[in-house]
Amino acid sequence: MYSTYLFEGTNIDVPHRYENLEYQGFGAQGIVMKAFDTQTQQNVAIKKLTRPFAHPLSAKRTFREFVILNLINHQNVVKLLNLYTPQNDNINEFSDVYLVMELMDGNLSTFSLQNYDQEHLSFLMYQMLCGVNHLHKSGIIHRDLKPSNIGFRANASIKLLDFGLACAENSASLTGYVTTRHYRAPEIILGAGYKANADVWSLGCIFAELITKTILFPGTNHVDQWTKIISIVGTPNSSFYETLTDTTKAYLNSLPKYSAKSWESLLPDSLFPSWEKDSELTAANARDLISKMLVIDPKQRINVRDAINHPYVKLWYKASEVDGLASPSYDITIDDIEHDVETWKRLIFNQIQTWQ
Ligand SMILES: CN(c1nccc(-c2cnc3ccccn23)n1)C1CCCCC1
Repeated sequence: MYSTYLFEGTNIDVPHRYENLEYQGFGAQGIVMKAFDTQTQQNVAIKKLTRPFAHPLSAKRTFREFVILNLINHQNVVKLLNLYTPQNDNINEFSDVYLVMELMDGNLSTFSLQNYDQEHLSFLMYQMLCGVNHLHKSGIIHRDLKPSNIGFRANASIKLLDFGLACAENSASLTGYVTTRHYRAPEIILGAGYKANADVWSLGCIFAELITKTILFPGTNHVDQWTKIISIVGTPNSSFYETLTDTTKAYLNSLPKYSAKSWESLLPDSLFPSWEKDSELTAANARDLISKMLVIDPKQRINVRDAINHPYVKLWYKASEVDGLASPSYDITIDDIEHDVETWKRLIFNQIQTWQ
């Protein structure tokens, strides 16, 4: 029934239909292999989840990823092709979960955008905005977008690879894998309320990084992350503080006050590939879009749908990609449900049975 391979000290069990396994990468959630699916005659990515229900939080994240992958159908979100466990006969032995997904050529953290041109950069941003827009239309807020969970193909197509559920807990403590917080919105770092445009902040950080090839806010911890943010975009005005607790407010007010740096100084024309003289894809338009995305106060920050209308990306607009039918709405209560591990395990096991 299953062939077993050993990669990076991990046993990978795959049904005989998948052949020629090759190691692809390792992420917070697990190890990813490339394989050839002899039934569909196509290459696929097989992701073995690391300890999928070791903690209630990782179990919730595993279940949430299945629910979302089953719901979402958009060309800028990776598709789930199959779901299996080698322990399919007995839930008491159930321990490993494998997701079979569309294969990408890599992700934005492995892909250095050497000799890309303005069209390529603008098209990448348009597709990221389309993928996130589709999640938002289905009631999903990612909260943890970063270069490593944005897949790309050599033909310049982009697909979101996973669905976040960022919360303070899922740092090194749970999975032994430090999840980077360099791309997290200020309201999430400060534990304040957040809305869908928390994801816009992350995309703005990724956008700047594609241009400068360095991390815009490389904070070493939450405090340093906030300090790096305000040293570049400037200390926010008082209206942002209204949403914070008194202790957070008092702490933030104790910090030195910074004025915003100019985006022209941070992202000079020299960093951008050249552009046609009458094109909209100018460094000035790119900077203008970034300046609307990297706004600390979410009430002042642009949302995804309006970002897609910005001159820097709107030239790619296709109604079917942006304003098409949303997937059935994600049941947001899943984000707030607390189950014990056994319950999550049963829910996940049942989800897998629907694929058999
Ligand atoms: C979260 N991750 C993930 N989720 C779903 C699908 C894929 C995927 C699809 N094709 C490829 C090709 C190379 C590497 C990853 N993939 N990757 C990755 C985990 C490893 C590190 C990069 C992200």
